[in-house]
Parts: sequence; C-alpha cells; structure tokens
Amino acid sequence: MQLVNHTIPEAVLDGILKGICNYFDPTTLNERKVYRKKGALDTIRWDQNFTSVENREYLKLFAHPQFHAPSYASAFSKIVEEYSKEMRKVVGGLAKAISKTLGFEENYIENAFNMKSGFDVMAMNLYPPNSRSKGRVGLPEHTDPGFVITLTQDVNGGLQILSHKGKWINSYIPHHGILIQLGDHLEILTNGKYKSHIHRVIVDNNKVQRVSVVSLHGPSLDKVIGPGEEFVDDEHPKKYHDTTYKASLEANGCDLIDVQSSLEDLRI
Ligand SMILES: O=C(O)CCC(=O)C(=O)O
Ligand SMILES: [Fe+2]
Repeated sequence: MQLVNHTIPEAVLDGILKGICNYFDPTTLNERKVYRKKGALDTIRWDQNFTSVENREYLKLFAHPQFHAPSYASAFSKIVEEYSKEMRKVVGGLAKAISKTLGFEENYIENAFNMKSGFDVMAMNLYPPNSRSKGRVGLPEHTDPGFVITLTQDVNGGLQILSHKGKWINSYIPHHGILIQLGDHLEILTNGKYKSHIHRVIVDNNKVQRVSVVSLHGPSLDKVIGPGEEFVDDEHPKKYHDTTYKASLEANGCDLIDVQSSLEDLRI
C-alpha cells in the first residue's frame, strides 16, 4: 500500500534523498570503504555490487533501538536519524491501524512484537542507470523480515512486486509518498493471513540513477515470534515455527545487518 498525506515533512524526505546522492559521490568512494563487511557484529555496512545478479551501491545501518551512522559524515547522519524518528511515528500508527484491520484492539501488534524496543535496519540504495549496470537486475527477488518495510525514493522505476497470480507489477509511488510492504513476521504472526510479498528491482529501462530508502521495522530482537493463538484452529493449523527475531535473522549464517529473510526455513 501507499501512504500520502502522512506526517513526514517534505524537507526530511528531500533531505535524505539528496544526502544519499551526496554520500555516494564517486569521488569519495575510499571514505565509505571503511564500512565494508568486517564481521557479524557490524552495525553499519556499505558495499557496491555490480554483477549479473545485483547492481547497486548500499549503506545499511542499525536505526533502532540504538541509532548508528557514519561518524565522519555528521550532517548526513543527522538527516538519516531524523528520517528514522519520523518514520517510526508513521509505523506506530500503522501498527495500530493494522491491529484494528485484524479485528483486535489497537495495541495488539505493538505488544506481539514489543515494538518499543523494535529492531530497525535502514538500507539506502543507489541503482545506476541501465547504461552503467552489468545486467538487468538491480536486486534479486526476495521478501524482507519484520513487521513492515517502508520505502521512499527519488524517481519511480525498477521496483516490481509479484502478484498473487504470479505477475510482476511495476510499483509507482507518488512523489513524497511512502510505499508500505508487509514483512515476514507479520505473515508469521497472522499464520499466513497477511502475506509478505516477493519483490525485486529491475534496472532494464532506467535512464537515470535511482535512490531508495528502505527501513525494515522489526520486533525486538529477543521477542519470540510465532503464529498468534487467535490465528490457529482446526481449520488453520500452525504454519510456522516459533523463534526469536534474532535467531530468525541469524539463520543460515546471516548477520543481523543483512536482514535476510528466513521465511522458507520457518515454514512447518
Ligand atoms: O530499492 C528498492 O526499490 C527495493 C529495495 C529492497 O527491496 C530492499 O532493500 O530490501
Ligand atoms: Fe526488499
């Protein structure tokens, strides 16, 4: 779904997108290389992948409960922190609204995920124009873990969502709008009633560079997430294993900052 008329000031949205373009300035490449993968405890990670299966430069960071950002780029880090705080308010509202759509009182999701200590990771992505990419794929198909994933971007183009009929749908987001995607752990909590959908980025027709800001808003790391008892009965047997959010992110040897999906491993 898309959100318009939300509470995030346009200056904050424009500020982060411009800040990312500046941060990814090709002439300052060496400064960012300090955030290349060091190990499992990385709280900030940068890399550039230009291959046949991925074409993007990204910066990922832990945004909540503790905010981490590049210390050498303090003006940019301030903008990112402000964006993160504003987006958390939006997500707090979504947690209430989605609780109600499920027929519960408004704090249902907040409690089920312990969102006050929720683990948020931000990924800031830059996709080159097609002329500079090494193939048609910006980012291969995947789902994302967590409650919801919020996305803002500078220009439309490339993000596709797989429909329930198996067709790739181009996603068009209004200027200054926010795209909301449902995460794996909402699918798990609702025992498959709400689905986390597969998406990808295709750079085929992109004439210009595109920047996106993707925030994965998750439960607290120590919270055990499994299908809520309200969603399980004789007709709807439990479809997913219970696991802490941390363990689900660390499945298959992944690091927390990878925020990789392990939905397939969690299916019963
Ligand atoms: O940049 C996009 O449009 C999507 C990125 C994405 O799916 C992700 O970072 O998980
Ligand atoms: Fe994604």
